[in-house]
Amino acid sequence: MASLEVAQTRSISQTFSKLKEQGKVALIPFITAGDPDLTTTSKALKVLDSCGSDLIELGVPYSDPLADGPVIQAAATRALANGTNFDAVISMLREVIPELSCPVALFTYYNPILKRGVEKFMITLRDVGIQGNLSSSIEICSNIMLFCLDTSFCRQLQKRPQNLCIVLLTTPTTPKERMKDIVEASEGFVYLVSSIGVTGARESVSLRVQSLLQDIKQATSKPVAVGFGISKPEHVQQIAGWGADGVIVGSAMVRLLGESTSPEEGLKELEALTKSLKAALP
Ligand SMILES: O=P(O)(O)OC[C@@H](O)[C@@H](O)c1c[nH]c2ccccc12
Repeated sequence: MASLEVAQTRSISQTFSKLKEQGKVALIPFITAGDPDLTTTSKALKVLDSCGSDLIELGVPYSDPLADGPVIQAAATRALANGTNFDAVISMLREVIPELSCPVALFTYYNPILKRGVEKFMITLRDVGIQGNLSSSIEICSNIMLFCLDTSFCRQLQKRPQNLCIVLLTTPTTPKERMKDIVEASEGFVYLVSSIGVTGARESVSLRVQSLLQDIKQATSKPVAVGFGISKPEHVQQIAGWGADGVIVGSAMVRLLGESTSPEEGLKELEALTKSLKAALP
């Protein structure tokens, strides 16, 4: 059943080309699955979708999230403490994906993939209709190409289901040559990490993002989405003005869901933030 409905959902590439035609910039929220619980995650996915999100990045909670700052770490800890695991996330998605109009991309560290077995992991994702897989190793994100190119993971990826794309990340410290390899290999879009360090809302966006975007745009015609530290309408407006094709907002949303007085309150605040970010984008 899932695969039929999935055919109606746009792929990540299709989503970006449609937005480009319309002169729009993608709003890509990130939330952690299972925080405060999976029922709320499922409701949050629908809220994000109905407020105009173009793609939703859903994080699989992991016990040792090295690239994450305190907000997402705490969310993952709460999610694991209430029993959220990969299978439960997948069952929740099986139910909710047919009701969403935007694609969902799964973010996971490498360990949950390894634990399941790469091939089995990919097949599970295909069956549930997840479009992309923003995968991070336990190394810092800019090392992702290394682990993709050098390990059997990459060979296994060639056998992966056709609708599954692997989004790779480049950071301000990625050497230019390596950045070129990353953008060449990245699928769906290129994820530009805006600043050095871990995830977490920041006061302002690093001005370096503008030149980093230019460098990437010179190397590829693929869409580029910027993430890390982005939390306010002013931020997304600024980044859109620099020519990004998408903006990713994580910790600011995760905080609302995990730290509000009740799940209902959290969902309401999530709705308000998503609408304000959407309104700030072209
Ligand atoms: O939380 P921020 O600063 O808004 O950043 C986005 C981010 O949450 C999301 O893309 C993400 C969550 N965990 C990650 C780990 C690595 C790379 C990216 C991520």
